[in-house]
Amino acid sequence: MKTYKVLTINPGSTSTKIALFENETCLYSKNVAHDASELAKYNKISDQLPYRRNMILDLLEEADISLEDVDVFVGRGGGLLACQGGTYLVSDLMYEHARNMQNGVIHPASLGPQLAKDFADQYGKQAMVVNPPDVDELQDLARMTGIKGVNRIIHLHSLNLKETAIRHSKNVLHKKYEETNLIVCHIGGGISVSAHREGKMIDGFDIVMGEGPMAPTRCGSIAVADVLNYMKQNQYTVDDIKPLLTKSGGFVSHLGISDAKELTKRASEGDSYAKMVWNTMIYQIEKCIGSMAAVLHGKVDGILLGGGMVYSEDLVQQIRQTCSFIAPVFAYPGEFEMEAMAAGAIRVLNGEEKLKEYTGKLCWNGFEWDK
Ligand SMILES: Nc1ncnc2c1ncn2[C@@H]1O[C@H](COP(=O)(O)OP(=O)(O)O)[C@@H](O)[C@H]1O
Ligand SMILES: CCCC(=O)OP(=O)(O)O
Repeated sequence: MKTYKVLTINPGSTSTKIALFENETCLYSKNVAHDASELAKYNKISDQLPYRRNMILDLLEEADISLEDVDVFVGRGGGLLACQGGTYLVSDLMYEHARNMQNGVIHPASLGPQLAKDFADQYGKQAMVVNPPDVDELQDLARMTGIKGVNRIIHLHSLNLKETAIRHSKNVLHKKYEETNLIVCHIGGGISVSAHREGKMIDGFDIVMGEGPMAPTRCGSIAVADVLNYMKQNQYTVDDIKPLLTKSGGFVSHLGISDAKELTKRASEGDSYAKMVWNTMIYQIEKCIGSMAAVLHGKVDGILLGGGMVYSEDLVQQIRQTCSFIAPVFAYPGEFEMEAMAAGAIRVLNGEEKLKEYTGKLCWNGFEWDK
């Protein structure tokens, strides 16, 4: 089989991760944490592009890696209009949508397609994006809300959720992803809880719209009336409170920190507030898992937990105790995002999967009665 070299690029809110793969084998990886004051210098996310690009180039030079040898550049997606799952070519249109954050979500993941395409163009290669957070495979029943014309379009940690589900289906259930029903969670800075039915994410809790459990940086679901009262009491505008959805909610709102390791340390040292915040977040994750079990009509082959907080034995043990009545709980601490990006590109290069074209049109565009 032909071998391919794939450079994967994952820009996060506080870090940039890069990894070089030869087919499935990781030859090099680096995770650089950014100083908050460095990133704060940039007004807009896209203004960070030259800084992140130069940092990547410096790292690769240090490691004696030449970009000329790379066959394909893959970036974590973001900023895109809702699309189906799969591996996409970074076209000029996708580049523009990522740069403008066309879906209105302000998150550095949108730098992924831009960095990948800039490098690819320079070296005459292709740039790709695999299962961006904008993948939306909701079933129709999961779309409607109680306000006419307000329908759900979802954002999830699709890259890690799908790769975890694909691996678990293959290695543990000895089946294809398309033959299994799974509840898959990513429990990191943001938290995804999602229902996968036969290879499609048919429902879940949005990670950037204030749904689902509270997370280190996110407020999660709150009664609408409570939010309206909170705004009225404090004379806040929509723009004042929006950061609670993705930046300053959850642990940050309660304790001013986003690091779960620090929070659990405080809890273990007797800080009862920190302990309550931790246990409440876990309780809310469990409630969400329960509702995804109902979405799957109780036919669940497994509950899979991924993300950084899954390194916590206490979190896994609590969820296992509460949710094992639904299905066995499996822990996959950390994430497979870099591996997932490489694997997605390799599947296309090997001809196992078709490279998709980003249409720039929503893959779901409302109910007929809303038009
Ligand atoms: N042993 C642990 N116990 C509790 N939290 C942990 C542990 N190890 C890592 N974490 C937490 O995981 C979070 C980061 O998760 P990660 O999935 O890397 O985040 P992101 O979604 O931002 O990529 C941090 O809050 C970190 O403190
Ligand atoms: C575009 C949203 C992606 C996201 O929320 O990722 P993190 O939880 O890693 O910040």
